[in-house]
Amino acid sequence: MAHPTPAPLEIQPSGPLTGRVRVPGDKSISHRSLMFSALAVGTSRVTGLLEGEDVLATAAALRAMGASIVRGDDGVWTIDGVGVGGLLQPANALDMGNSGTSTRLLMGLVASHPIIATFIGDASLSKRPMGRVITPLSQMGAEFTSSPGGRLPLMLRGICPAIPITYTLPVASAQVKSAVLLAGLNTPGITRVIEPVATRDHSERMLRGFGAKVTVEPSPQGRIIAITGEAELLPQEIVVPGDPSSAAFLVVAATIVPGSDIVVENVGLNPTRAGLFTALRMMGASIEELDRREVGGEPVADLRVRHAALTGIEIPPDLAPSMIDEYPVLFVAAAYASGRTIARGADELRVKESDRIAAMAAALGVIGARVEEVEDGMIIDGSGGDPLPGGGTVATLLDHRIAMSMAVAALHCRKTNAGAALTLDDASPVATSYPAFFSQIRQLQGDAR
Ligand SMILES: O=C(O)C1=C[C@@H](OP(=O)(O)O)[C@@H](O)[C@H](O)C1
Ligand SMILES: C=C(OP(=O)(O)O)C(=O)O
Repeated sequence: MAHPTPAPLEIQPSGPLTGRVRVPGDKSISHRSLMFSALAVGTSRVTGLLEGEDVLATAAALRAMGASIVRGDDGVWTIDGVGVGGLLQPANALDMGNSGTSTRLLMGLVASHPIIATFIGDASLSKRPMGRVITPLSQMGAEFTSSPGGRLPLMLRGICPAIPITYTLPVASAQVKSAVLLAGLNTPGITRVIEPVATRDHSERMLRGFGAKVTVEPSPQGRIIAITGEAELLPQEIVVPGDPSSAAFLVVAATIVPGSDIVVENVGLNPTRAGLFTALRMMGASIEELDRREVGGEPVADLRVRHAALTGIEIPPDLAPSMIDEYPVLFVAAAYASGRTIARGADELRVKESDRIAAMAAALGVIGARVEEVEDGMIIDGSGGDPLPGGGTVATLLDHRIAMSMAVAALHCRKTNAGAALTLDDASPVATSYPAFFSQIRQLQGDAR
């Protein structure tokens, strides 16, 4: 799971991108498919699961707690669940690798089971704040021994029965919301989360699909999400839609590289996830939705994206939760726009796999973009569509989205004497969420090596 040996990679400037690719399964939905199936009574099947390292960490942890999870030769995953309340004490520490979603959601599940689990992770995950889930789960009765500052490694002693709570989210976080709702699954009574700012709603949608009683009501304080505990989950056949967060890299790549015209198939367009496409269209991007349909209860379309000249804008801060993982690649788009882009209200970027504001400011600086880092975002003066100078080595900091964003930025850099537009100091983090990324880019370059 860890990447002890960095894998440096040179990226070359690119000619036009053309053709069609099918984006792999959504990471958030893949994690949840495995978790909810593992808690159902009976056999569920999942098609289109993202087979990235983060999701595989979730699968391994659920197996360690008693679920049977098997991948068929046809790529369909079969999960035999233990039933809500049926998770077993894992024999060893649960290795969460690089994955915040695995860690925080599984902490929620363990919190209301009478078991003890230790969570460990890589150097990036071990720096990320877990206090945001420790606080509500402690109110429900779980006990924690964590490393200083609420960090991993961390030991969690779950409790059964846990105490139902009403919890108002202090940060806009789908992971914290989901952790509390998942703890509520095995808690008598009704557990409520009040969400002042709407975040991705896959947990609510999917738990309902599995037969849990989940209600969502608007209120002056925000959305009130209530789950009735001691639920029985029914096994499902799940088709995972494509990941808009992965599609984002291809969409920006085709937008900035002159002459490009691509179709990205199977892109999930849940409104709580699609903020990047709204922002790019405001900047002048050409993104056409073809064959809008439903897959696995989520809106999906194929996106035709053609090269377009972008203009800098002020990114509406209220789009932030619906594009939180897409800011790094939005910064790349802005670096090639005409004029100034102001992206603020995105402080959460500082506690992702890396500090994504600092990491992208440094990386874009290396290739000659004009950027100013501010506390809650970035101000970027774009190149007006001209290639950026390129050159140099970019630090990816165990962060897949920094690696892929800078690989995209490289595609429209000037050809340097040395040949490469830039060097990623370590491309291996890409395997956490999008193992097919580089081969799909090559495919769009017309070179399916
Ligand atoms: O719930 C989820 O699946 C996720 C929620 C977001 O994290 P936060 O809840 O920390 O914002 C996002 O950044 C992450 O990639 C996936
Ligand atoms: C923040 C991310 O994931 P996680 O929190 O699961 O590590 C991400 O994929 O960009």
